[in-house]
Amino acid sequence: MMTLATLSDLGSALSDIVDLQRYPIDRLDSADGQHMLADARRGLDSVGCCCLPNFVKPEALALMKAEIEAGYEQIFWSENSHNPYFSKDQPELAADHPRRHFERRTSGFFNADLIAASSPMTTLYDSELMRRFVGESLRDTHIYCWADPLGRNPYGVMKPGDYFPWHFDGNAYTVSILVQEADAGGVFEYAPDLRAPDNEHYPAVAEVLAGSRERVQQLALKEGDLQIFKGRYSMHRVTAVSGSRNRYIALPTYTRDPDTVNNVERSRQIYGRATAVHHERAALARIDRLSD
Ligand SMILES: O=C(O)CCC(=O)C(=O)O
Ligand SMILES: [Fe+2]
Repeated sequence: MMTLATLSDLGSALSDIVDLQRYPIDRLDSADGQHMLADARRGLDSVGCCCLPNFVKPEALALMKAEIEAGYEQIFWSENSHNPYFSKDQPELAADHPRRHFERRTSGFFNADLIAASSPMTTLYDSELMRRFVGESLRDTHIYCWADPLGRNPYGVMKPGDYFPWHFDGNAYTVSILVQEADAGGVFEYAPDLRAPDNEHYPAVAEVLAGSRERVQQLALKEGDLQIFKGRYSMHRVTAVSGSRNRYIALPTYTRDPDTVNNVERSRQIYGRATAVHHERAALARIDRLSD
């Protein structure tokens, strides 16, 4: 049985973490690699996300779970209410404007700056093969690992009863890997491409917030499954967790520019604090025209 300590001795190669037989991200140009990419692209094109079952090996999942549980006391728990943009209320807007739609989030984050160098999460996120695979799947090959020191590759943690409301992410693309499944609930729901880099599409956002299911997709992830989704453009949420088990998810993130980070307000709300980097880069121009 590998432990966090022995993992660093062994050196955690990507092949210890990813099922490279089934998912040849190290051979993207091969026939199998092209086939895998075509599947991923089909999912992203048709329903705005792709799911790769059993992408991460059980031993690596066990190490991720051990890492979360060993650092459990350091998780930042939020019980705040937020709107889909993690921005402050704007009383001058109509009461039914999406920016005035606040829901209570009860969930925790094991922030990226706590992830061990020996963690499979680090190996996966540092992997150039992984970045290339994600970019090729999205047909956006100029993507970067996120510069945000807290949000780049955190674990999300939800206890029974916790709920993560509708929101857009501060980064363009997120990969999620379910590390521990809830007994029930904890289902990922998303509305693909609800907004665009140059348009907030508030009326469509308002419809989903008002309960319309027309554009909403559900994804029932199993432990070890990997999904790729466009979190900055597809509004998403996680339904309430029930039963007795926590839900753990690994969240490696990617962006379309190498420098921007979460704004200070969002970083405080999600990760509990803003660092010097968040303050230094607050005025940095974003490459999209979105408000958050
Ligand atoms: O837990 C999930 O599946 C998604 C989490 C999420 O949307 C986020 O951390 O921004
Ligand atoms: Fe998100």
